[in-house]
Amino acid sequence: MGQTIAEKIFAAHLRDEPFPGTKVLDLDRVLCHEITTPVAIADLEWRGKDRVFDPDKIKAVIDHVTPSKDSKTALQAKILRDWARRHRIRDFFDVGRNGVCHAIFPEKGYIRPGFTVIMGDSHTCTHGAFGAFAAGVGTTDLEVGILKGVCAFREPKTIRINLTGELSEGVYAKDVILHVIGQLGVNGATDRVIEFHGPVIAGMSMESRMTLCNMAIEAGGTCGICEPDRVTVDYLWPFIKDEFESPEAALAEYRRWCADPDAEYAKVFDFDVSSLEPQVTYGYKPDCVKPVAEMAGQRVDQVYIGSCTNGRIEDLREAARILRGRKIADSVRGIVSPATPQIFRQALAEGIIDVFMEAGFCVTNPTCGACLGMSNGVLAEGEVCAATTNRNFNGRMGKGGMVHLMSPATAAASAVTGVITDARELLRQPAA
Ligand SMILES: CC(C)[C@H](C(=O)O)[C@@H](O)C(=O)O
Ligand code: SF4
Repeated sequence: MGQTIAEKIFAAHLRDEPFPGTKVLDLDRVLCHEITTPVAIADLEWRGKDRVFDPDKIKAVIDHVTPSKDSKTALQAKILRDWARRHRIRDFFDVGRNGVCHAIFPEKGYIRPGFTVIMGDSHTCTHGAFGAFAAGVGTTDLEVGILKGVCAFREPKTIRINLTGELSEGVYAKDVILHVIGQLGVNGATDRVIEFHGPVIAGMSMESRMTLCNMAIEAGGTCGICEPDRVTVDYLWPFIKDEFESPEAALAEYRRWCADPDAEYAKVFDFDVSSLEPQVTYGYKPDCVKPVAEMAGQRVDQVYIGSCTNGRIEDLREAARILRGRKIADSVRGIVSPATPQIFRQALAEGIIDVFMEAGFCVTNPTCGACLGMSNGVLAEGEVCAATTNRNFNGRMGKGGMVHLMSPATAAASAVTGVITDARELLRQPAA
């Protein structure tokens, strides 16, 4: 019988099967940030096990609140910083070089097809865009991962999503994933891996695939996975060129992680995206999704462009396309957080930062900050934010605040008008 991508990765990393269905896998990467790792570090120390399995396979970043905003966040950062130094974790990113974990780790070339990746963060599923099995874990699993380089998983079944048709102008990966979550529901993929297939994926950049996989968890998915292809290889080429003679050779090697044609799936969904409209969430769950037309005209007080979902260069480019030659509404605070220093510099080089500043946006350093309501744009009670992030939970960006999830283009258009707006309307009108 054929295998899914996750089944292949599980088979290749199997260390032990203590109970039927529970598999202990060798890990290729253990990723760390300053919110969840300090708890694991403190517990390992308390148990007299302050060790790491392999400092080269552990990557760490301070990203959620950075630079630190108070004594508590400064201490969390310090615990991670001291630990990374103590254990010679060379790939550690601190103030000035740090960015949002799920953007900076792929950008540095740390993720490869067929890898097993864990992190104490729910959006670890993002890394599945490379054909890896990447899952968010809790403190105990993180501790075991750090110490032993293994993690126990129940072998997940896979949901296959075939995306066909062609995305129309002004419709993006974010709209696709919001629509998919709307259809599956927030528990529709619980304990499942979501494999994304079809010509729509083949035509997507790695950035868009990361946006797609990033939100697999919002449907309950353990991981979202795309098959490695030439786009994957081209993205990784600067990091793998010493390993392979040619991109073709790399592709031939990575193709072994593609799903077999006769693989078995728990469920198969087909979505034709040709008629898909830009999507916007309402309410407090990511599956509360409507076409933008049904949300248009609703007031926004703040617009946030950033996060591990949509803080990458192509996101900033799409937002800048709308903002060029325009100003944001007086009633709106615009905040943009490029997800990594490299993205920030690229945006500077392309004049995108200028466009944002001319329009009236505040540009922050790379950080999660506003996304989870910890810094750089916390909402006051009753305020509404149009955000390119992945969670609209009640109070997510500030107690009593409301978040509407959308694409960077929709967010930029909404910043200009002060109400939720279909970006395609602005694209049709020439800017002043
Ligand atoms: C802080 C961290 C545990 C959390 C997560 O796991 O998702 C954060 O990244 C978030 O998005 O709320
Ligand atoms: S950007 Fe937001 S969703 Fe992503 S890791 Fe940071 S806090 Fe979590």
